[in-house]
Amino acid sequence: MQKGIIIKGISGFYYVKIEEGKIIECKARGKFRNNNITPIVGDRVFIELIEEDKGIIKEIIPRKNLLIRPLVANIDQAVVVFACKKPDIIFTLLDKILIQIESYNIKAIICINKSDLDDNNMFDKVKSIYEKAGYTVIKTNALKNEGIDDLKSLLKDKISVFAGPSGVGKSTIFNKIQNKIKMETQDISSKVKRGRHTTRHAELIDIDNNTFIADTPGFSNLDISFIEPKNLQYMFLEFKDYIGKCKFTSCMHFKETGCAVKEAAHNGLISIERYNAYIEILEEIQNNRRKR
Ligand SMILES: Nc1nc2c(ncn2[C@@H]2O[C@H](COP(=O)(O)OP(=O)(O)OP(=O)(O)O)[C@@H](O)[C@H]2O)c(=O)[nH]1
Ligand SMILES: [Zn+2]
Repeated sequence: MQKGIIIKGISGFYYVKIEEGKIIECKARGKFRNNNITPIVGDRVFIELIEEDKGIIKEIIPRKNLLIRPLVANIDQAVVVFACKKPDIIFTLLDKILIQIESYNIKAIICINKSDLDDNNMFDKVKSIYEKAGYTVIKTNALKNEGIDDLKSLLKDKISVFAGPSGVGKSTIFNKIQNKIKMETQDISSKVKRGRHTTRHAELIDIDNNTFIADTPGFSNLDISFIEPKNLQYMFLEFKDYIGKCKFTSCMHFKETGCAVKEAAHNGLISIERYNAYIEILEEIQNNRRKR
């Protein structure tokens, strides 16, 4: 038996990259279908070789997580890309993307692209808020290849997926970190015209032996209404040290007295921008629930 990872699936065939680096075309053993388990891209599997480059998937190692859009298992990390400008950073959007990623228990790193357009020091602003929250924040200029090596080193030995709004440069960055497939990069308007939201199967692109990136960005559906109001606090990583230290055990860190989170925000231990974002999103989730 050989251990590997499914990097692509096409009509019943799965392409498994085994540890020595070869790609083996596999069929799944019948038992999976009977048990309603279908192998998917990202699955770590054991295969039995039946020919030099053909095999059978015998076992799927339990998944650490499962992303639906794109359909990929075992994502380690999401690279959340925003641009200094064109389009401007919408902080609530960034927070909501991070919340979604946290809800999957996936690590997030923040990449601020278009550093050539940073006349308003947006990178420094993002860095000061989000590093304090525990995130790694890097800057890139994808057109000039600046910061791309830093990003590459953060991808090493992980399965990563890109996230972020349209037009920030995800495809451009993607094309700079690998040269196996070329993603279309265009201005926003012409992409929309083409109707690019047709669903397709995700594929993992291997950058080196144990480093993969999904070829389709994720976390673009910003509906976070699935999050219970009382769980929102856990999606703000920097609240962790204070949760449980409030006067009331059921504290939502909003209007309660004796709130350790609120106090930390007022003392600057938690950035006030993030605390305010928490309140804004909490109210939004609560209001949406009342309407239902
Ligand atoms: N000035 C500048 N422009 C950039 C940079 N990176 C990408 N662009 C441009 O930004 C535009 C959008 O880039 P894309 O890579 O297509 O953006 P995307 O995030 O993939 O967009 P969607 O596919 O719509 O999600 C293109 O015209 C790029 O050439 C950068 O670092 N600086
Ligand atoms: Zn509290």
